Amino acid sequence: MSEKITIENGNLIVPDKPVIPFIEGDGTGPDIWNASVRVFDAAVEKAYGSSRKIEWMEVLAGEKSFNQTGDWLPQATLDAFQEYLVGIKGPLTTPVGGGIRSLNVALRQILDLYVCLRPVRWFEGVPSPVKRPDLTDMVIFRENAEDIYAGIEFENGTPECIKLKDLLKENFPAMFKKIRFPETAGLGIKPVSKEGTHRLVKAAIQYAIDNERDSVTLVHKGNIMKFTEGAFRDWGYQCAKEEFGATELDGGPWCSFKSPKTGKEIIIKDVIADAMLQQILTRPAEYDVLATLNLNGDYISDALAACVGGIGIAPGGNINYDTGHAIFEATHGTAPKYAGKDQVNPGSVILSGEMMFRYMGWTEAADLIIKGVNGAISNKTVTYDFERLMDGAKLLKCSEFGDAIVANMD
Ligand SMILES: NC(=O)C1=CN([C@@H]2O[C@H](COP(=O)(O)OP(=O)(O)OC[C@H]3O[C@@H](n4cnc5c(N)ncnc54)[C@H](OP(=O)(O)O)[C@@H]3O)[C@@H](O)[C@H]2O)C=CC1
Ligand SMILES: O=C(O)CCC(=O)C(=O)O
Ligand SMILES: [Mg+2]
Repeated sequence: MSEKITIENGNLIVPDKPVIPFIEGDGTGPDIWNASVRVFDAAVEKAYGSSRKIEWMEVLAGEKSFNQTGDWLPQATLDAFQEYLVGIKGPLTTPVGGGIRSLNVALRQILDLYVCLRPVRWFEGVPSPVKRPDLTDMVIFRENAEDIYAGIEFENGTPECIKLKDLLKENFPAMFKKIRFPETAGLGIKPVSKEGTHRLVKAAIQYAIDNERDSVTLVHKGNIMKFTEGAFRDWGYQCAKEEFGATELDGGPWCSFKSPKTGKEIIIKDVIADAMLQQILTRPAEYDVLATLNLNGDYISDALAACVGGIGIAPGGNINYDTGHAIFEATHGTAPKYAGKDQVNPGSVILSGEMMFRYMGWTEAADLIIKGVNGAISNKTVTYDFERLMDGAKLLKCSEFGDAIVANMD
């Protein structure tokens, strides 16, 4: 009988036949989902025989939903993710400029999935633009509910924007003068809170303890945006001290504490975001867990993914560690020019499923996915994105790459 995943005292209770809601996604979403679900079912079957099985439940969002229901993100979809706790999704399109706001961001905000967890590591044999991709092994904890990314914006010329400008002009004249072209400026608001920072940084440090990592780096642009990004840095260090007993190194602000798990020192440090984007190329071995604000984390995750072979194998999960709610999804988008061509790499969604299984405690199924991905890549049977950069590789379709992963699980 299929059942719900629940949470008790902070621990997930996962039945043998859990219902898992999924969104197929726009653009290349259907191609990728078809390849991925076969891999997920095969991994569960190979790991547990008939004793465990996922009961997949499709829920609608994006273009498919709009065409069928007239609603981009129906309440029934939100209710399903609320009720069943753990889900997975393909990418959803967001138009640039006007049009609907991001459905991906809406899901994260409505379910308060405050961590966007994006591990970035190299799989042996994957072609990369850098000389030593093996040195990159980082885990991004991107704040997922705040920042300019939340989309609190005022379009120039609207009554709301005029009202906000009037309010600034009246109450904060010095601030208002800093708007270079006030007649035509649109405005955006960048909220960054102590609570939002604290829960994100706490989750990142806890991850470093649990997974025996050496450091957590707070990434920010706090020299310029002092009370948002700078505060993120300060609150991050404060969290390390208050929650984990970290003490300052050489007068600070870097600090460290001994892992309660291993007794080894874990260092908390910080880097300014632009410098970080060059450090990931020049000194990747010095970085481990990264805690970032929302927009910085968005940029860094695509850039880091490129270092280890591209966005085709860049997984992720949006998680609330307090309620247990989680929706796993790739780092990449809908790649519309490849839609319906059965061509793109399904690896990011497949590895997002691997993260989901590990989150559920189904580690044997997760391990089989890693084994299958490693096998398919080392046999040089890969999709176009890897094949174009690999000598002697065999070009596979999206669906065939899924099959190759399954074949390499044995
Ligand atoms: N979480 C989500 O649902 C996300 C949604 N989006 C949305 O997706 C839409 C398209 O965004 P866009 O900026 O084009 O970014 P995309 O990530 O969709 O695509 C950019 C490029 O990345 C490469 N790529 C993407 N997916 C894959 C894959 N599975 N396998 C191999 N290569 C891949 C392709 O490169 P190449 O051309 O070199 O082959 C592609 O042209 C936008 O509406 C955006 O808002 C974007 C990011 C996340
Ligand atoms: O929501 C979108 O369309 C883009 C989101 C995105 O790029 C991301 O979360 O990495
Ligand atoms: Mg992105």
